[in-house]
Amino acid sequence: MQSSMSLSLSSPSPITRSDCATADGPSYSLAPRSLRFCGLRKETFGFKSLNSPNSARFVPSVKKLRSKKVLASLSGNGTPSKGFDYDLVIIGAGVGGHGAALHAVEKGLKTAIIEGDVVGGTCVNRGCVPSKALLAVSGRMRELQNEHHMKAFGLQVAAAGYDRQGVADHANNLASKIRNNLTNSMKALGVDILTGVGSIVGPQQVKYGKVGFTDTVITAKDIIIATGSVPLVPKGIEVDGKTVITSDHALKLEFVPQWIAIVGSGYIGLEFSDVYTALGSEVGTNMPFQVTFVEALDQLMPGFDPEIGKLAQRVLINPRKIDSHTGVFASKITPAKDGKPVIIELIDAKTKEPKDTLEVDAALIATGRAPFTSGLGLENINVETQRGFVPVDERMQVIDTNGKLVPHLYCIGDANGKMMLAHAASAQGISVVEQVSGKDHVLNHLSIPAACFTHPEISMVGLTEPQAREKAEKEGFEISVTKTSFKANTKALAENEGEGLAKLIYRPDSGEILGVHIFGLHAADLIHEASNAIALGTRIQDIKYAVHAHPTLSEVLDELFKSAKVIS
Ligand SMILES: Cc1cc2nc3c(=O)[nH]c(=O)nc-3n(C[C@H](O)[C@H](O)[C@H](O)COP(=O)(O)OP(=O)(O)OC[C@H]3O[C@@H](n4cnc5c(N)ncnc54)[C@H](O)[C@@H]3O)c2cc1C
Ligand SMILES: NC(=O)c1ccc[n+]([C@@H]2O[C@H](COP(=O)([O-])OP(=O)(O)OC[C@H]3O[C@@H](n4cnc5c(N)ncnc54)[C@H](O)[C@@H]3O)[C@@H](O)[C@H]2O)c1
Repeated sequence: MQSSMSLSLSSPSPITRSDCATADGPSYSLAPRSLRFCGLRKETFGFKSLNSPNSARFVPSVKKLRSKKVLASLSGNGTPSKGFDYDLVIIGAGVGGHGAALHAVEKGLKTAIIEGDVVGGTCVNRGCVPSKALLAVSGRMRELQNEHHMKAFGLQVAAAGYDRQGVADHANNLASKIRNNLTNSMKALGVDILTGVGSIVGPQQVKYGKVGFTDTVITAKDIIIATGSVPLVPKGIEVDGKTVITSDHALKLEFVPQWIAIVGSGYIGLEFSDVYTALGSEVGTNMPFQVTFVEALDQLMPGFDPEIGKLAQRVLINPRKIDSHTGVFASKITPAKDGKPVIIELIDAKTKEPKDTLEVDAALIATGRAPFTSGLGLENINVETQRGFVPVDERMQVIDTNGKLVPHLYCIGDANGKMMLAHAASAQGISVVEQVSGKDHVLNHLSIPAACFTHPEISMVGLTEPQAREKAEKEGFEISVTKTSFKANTKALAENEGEGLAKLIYRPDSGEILGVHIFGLHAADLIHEASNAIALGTRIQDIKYAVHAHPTLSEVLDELFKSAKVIS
């Protein structure tokens, strides 16, 4: 069934390693539509990590693996549906593709995953994983530097310092470890990991191949596109990877600038502001340190519930070495050169009139992400992207230019733009696998939580208050809002972390939870009680009788549900 064909013009352009900005990292060029792949890293794989905490989450239990087909796939010899090389082929081995692959094996599907760069994609190599390693360090630095906080515990700590390379190594080592775990978990289950750039040749047909080599064509009963995204760099901004950078560069922590402008105050901007303000100037330089936000909308953190945004401004922005310019676009950014600083030209977001010019040491561009879907051969199946995103229905099935569903073709994760989060990508992949193995499944995106890992953290699920009010008005129902504070929580006070708020937006007539927003210690972990309740359709009148251990932070949510007034 497998056949070979030579590289066609629709394949992403062949490149050599010398095209890469750095030899050791993934080699995405900064323009979203010209993402390229460099040579794949050689890795040796053991199978030990089946027992590792990370892979444990994804690996089905031995009991579940006992079906004949699944056992066959353990040895890499699963039996595909008649007439196909595979039951399922996934293009892209990021967290979305990985989640789908593991669930497919559990369902007994003969599965292959095609990866053109390194396994793990953005999240593992250039996103969630290294950024959380940096944030783990910034959290500790922040705490150790807070004399008042330490004194309140009766602790005395000598001046805290850090070794930049040591911090960078921590992030890099963690990414390698998780990447190996992901790779091993797929190998151990017999998923065929095919290396090369994949694209669609026709219905149920995919080709893949390393640049410069002949492509291989394979057939699959079902295909999932999971090709992810790259940093979005607005026109007029020149990224040199040194003084004007994206998160891809910033995560390597090659230097900590004295004064950095962060363009965009969404997730990436906010998390990096937490890192930079905690690390401050590098040890020994004794220079003043400053972060300057440049945000197009009229307020910082425009994506959050406004009340949570205000609290975040009071705690995460105002007391720190951060200033901001809001309602302005960075229309032109020129990297530092010949002793001149980075120059940022700002224009009014509404009138487009010139507003200001900033001179800083570095600029981090955190203005969103663009789907990576070029060169995928979508034209071969009559599909056109919309602003680069692959159009899909609520089951992630791809829609063609006539508005019809393309049989056996799905797109998950950042590439479809529904929700650019790692766990959303993975959940969409699992949902698709459920469908292709015969069980209808629609993922409720309103039950997917999100979190920003600042200190303290911010988390949310469902609608913000303005969104809920708009929906209520349209559909003709009432909403109520209730809040609890971390100040009354024993555990939070024991930790000297009483600054926090949980907010519940709900329907008083039915007890339906519409949205929950938390700002405070471990908010990212606390949100799951609410997101699971939304996913399972649990009403407030039921969840309020659930018992929480004392003293725990989860009692903040217990109080929250108990304080709601449901009529029925
Ligand atoms: C700095 C940063 C921090 C983040 N932190 C978080 C966080 O804390 N929590 C969270 O939930 N999300 C976070 N995200 C978002 C998260 O990383 C993404 O939502 C997630 O990685 C999307 O997964 P994906 O599988 O859709 O795509 P990706 O992870 O981008 O993976 C796509 C894969 O497909 C491969 N590929 C692309 N085209 C082809 C092709 N034609 N052939 C073969 N292979 C191909 C790529 O090489 C890549 O490996 C963060 C993102 C960034 C940038
Ligand atoms: N903890 C997490 O879950 C996490 C962390 C990092 C990233 N992510 C994901 O990665 C994606 C990208 O994150 P992000 O922070 O880059 O995007 P974002 O969409 O969260 O924020 C981008 C911000 O940049 C502003 N902006 C856009 N263009 C601008 C311009 N020219 N000048 C000034 N401001 C401008 C926007 O108004 C917005 O506030 C997000 O979708 C997010 O879901 C998630």
